[in-house]
Amino acid sequence: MGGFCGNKNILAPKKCSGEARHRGLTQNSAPGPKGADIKEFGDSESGPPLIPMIHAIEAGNKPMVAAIEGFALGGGLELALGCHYRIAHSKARLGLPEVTLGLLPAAGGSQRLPRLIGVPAALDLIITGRHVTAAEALQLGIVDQVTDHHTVDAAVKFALSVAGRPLDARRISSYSCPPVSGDLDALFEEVMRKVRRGARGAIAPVACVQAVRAAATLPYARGMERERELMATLFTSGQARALQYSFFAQRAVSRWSTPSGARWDASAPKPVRKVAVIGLGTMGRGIAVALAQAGFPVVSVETQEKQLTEAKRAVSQMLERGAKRRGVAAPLDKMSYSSNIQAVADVDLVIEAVFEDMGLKKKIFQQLSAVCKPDALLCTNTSSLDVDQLASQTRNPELVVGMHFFAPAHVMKLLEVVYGPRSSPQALATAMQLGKKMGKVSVAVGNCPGFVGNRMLKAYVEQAFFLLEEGATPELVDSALEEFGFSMGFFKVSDLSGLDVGWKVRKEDGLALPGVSTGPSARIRQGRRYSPLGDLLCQRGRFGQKTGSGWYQYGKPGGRVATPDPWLHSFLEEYRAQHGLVPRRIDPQEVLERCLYALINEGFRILEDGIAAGPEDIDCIYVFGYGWPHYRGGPMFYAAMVGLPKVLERLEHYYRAHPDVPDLQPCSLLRRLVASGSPPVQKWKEAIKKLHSQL
Ligand SMILES: CCCCCCC/C=C/C(=O)SCCNC(=O)CCNC(=O)[C@H](O)C(C)(C)COP(=O)(O)OP(=O)(O)OC[C@H]1O[C@@H](n2cnc3c(N)ncnc32)[C@H](O)[C@@H]1OP(=O)(O)O
Repeated sequence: MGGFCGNKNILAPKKCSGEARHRGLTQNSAPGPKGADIKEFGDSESGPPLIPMIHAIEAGNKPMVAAIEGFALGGGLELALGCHYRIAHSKARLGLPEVTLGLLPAAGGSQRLPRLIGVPAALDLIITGRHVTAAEALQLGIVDQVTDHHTVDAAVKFALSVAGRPLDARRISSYSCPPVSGDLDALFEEVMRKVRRGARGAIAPVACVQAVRAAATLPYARGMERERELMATLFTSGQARALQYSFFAQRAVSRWSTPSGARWDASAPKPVRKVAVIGLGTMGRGIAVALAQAGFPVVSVETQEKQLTEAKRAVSQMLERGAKRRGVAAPLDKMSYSSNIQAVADVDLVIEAVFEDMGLKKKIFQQLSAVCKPDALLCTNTSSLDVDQLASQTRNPELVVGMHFFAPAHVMKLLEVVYGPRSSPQALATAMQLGKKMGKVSVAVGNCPGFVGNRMLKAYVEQAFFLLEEGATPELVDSALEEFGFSMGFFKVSDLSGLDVGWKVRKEDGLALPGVSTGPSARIRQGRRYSPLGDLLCQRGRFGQKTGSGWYQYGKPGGRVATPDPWLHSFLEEYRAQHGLVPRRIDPQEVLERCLYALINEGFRILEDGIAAGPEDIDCIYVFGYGWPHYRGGPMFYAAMVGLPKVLERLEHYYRAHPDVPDLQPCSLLRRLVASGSPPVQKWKEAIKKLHSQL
């Protein structure tokens, strides 16, 4: 009779002894259902050595059948690939997600999977780290059978049915990769080109391609050596540490708490059966689509008939495109539309998404308060306005929270859930849960101008403008930021989203004033340094891509390819001359330090003010909403990696050089963390609590 390898998820021998080290790498304990315990990465060795164990299983003389239930991820799937047969429950999910943790499948996964299912399919799974269903795994040839019944019983039965059959043809390590159609080298070169472009500095996807190439071109033993070498580089990299931190950060933010003591585990969300969206501009459409895709019936209200007609068509198209991509039916039946606000009378939750005008929003909140059920949650998608002021327009201010989505709202993963001083813990819990059901990374944040993301961004944007005044060009600033890992530098993003957006905000804030483009007051506003450069471009009708020019030129209105603009360069020269600014050579390191450390400094202020509960919250906001490179963990993790003393020293240096820029003045929390020995980022929450209690 054959042996089998399975338990609730994958059964494997519990204990195994032997040499655990591989040239400086430590091996993790035998992987459980979800693969290795990520917390153990980086620790000293523990548990049985996985690779020899998998080899022993594969080399065995009895048929080994993996019975897979639940998740078989990472080392879990690698163990199953060492078995001679694999049987999965229909609800099982399989995958090699190591790349998402900055690693590669280094227990033979990168060598066995391509041998089993072919290079293109293996590349897809290993580079993306995506999970597949049992049905897809069967179709790909990863598993031999799928069962709806008791998986272990099915595996035993299967083992009995194959007992006595020769096993040589079942040992995947002895296979050659199935031939690919076309030229193998060309295939790898093309894949590598695409991966490098998409990775934007991430090293794990590149190493994954290299490992699979080794599987396709080298004998198994040499492929394993290559796998191990590549893993050695990744395992100790800062990128792996950042991605593993981010894995836990995403989970930590769902356990929200507020300074008033409200907590995720003490606040039950209200049931939400039907939702309304008010306003069908770009944001409203995206939010409605995201809600319908998450299975919620949505009533969308738009009072302007023309906009309503256009929006209906656009929303249907978005739903159909999304459904096509995911291979499901478009949830068109979830959507209903109205031009009358009375249509929201029976919903459990409303998301207001009209444009950023406090007067208009106040009026809508008054109407909603009169029309909606008394216990309906009233949410605003404002990106900057005071949630508390809106709450004060309603009968039940405790039922008002901000739900700040990011454009495009049906694509972007981030949701800032903004609680005001009067929001009830239940309202916050309900909005957080709704975000989760919509597939968002929901982060609870306090109410302050710009909340967390935009408040920090302001400091970064200001530095980018100042750098232009001092001698940089948009190209220089953008290339430094892109080199760092942002998909687009600030000036390109600004051209894409429209310079008029920031101009409008600055006008409302009393910063962009007409007629003060010259003279000493031009560069000082509200007692601090101010750069009117963005306002000056807007005054000339340069709003970015939509007008064909902004910080770059685009050939025509709506053009998408940014090219350096000689007019802009002359304009900057004239501007500097006019204001007596002597341009100097600015290097990319200064760009990064000024823009990123100013942003990080504001992050510390936010922690100090209790607007974000911990560094994980800020980091998730930046990774999922602002294009911060995932493999750098987020701004606060990055600060910890750079070293808090260094961040402090550079801020002090720049503040000395620019005493009229308060954003560069190191915040007291940063100073105190440095003084208390710069604890690792995972310990900041405790340190902050202690520091707060000492105040
Ligand atoms: C020579 C070198 C030899 C190299 C040997 C290589 C060894 C093998 C390497 C690997 O296996 S790498 C792959 C590691 N596994 C993963 O990446 C899977 C991670 N987990 C998930 O993606 C999800 O958790 C899930 C399995 C899809 C389940 O999602 P679900 O939403 O249902 O639950 P979560 O909230 O995500 O998780 C619940 C709880 O469990 C914790 N957790 C999950 N997976 C792990 C893990 N692999 N290690 C440690 N902890 C894990 C998660 O943090 C949650 O806990 P709390 O944060 O809520 O306390």
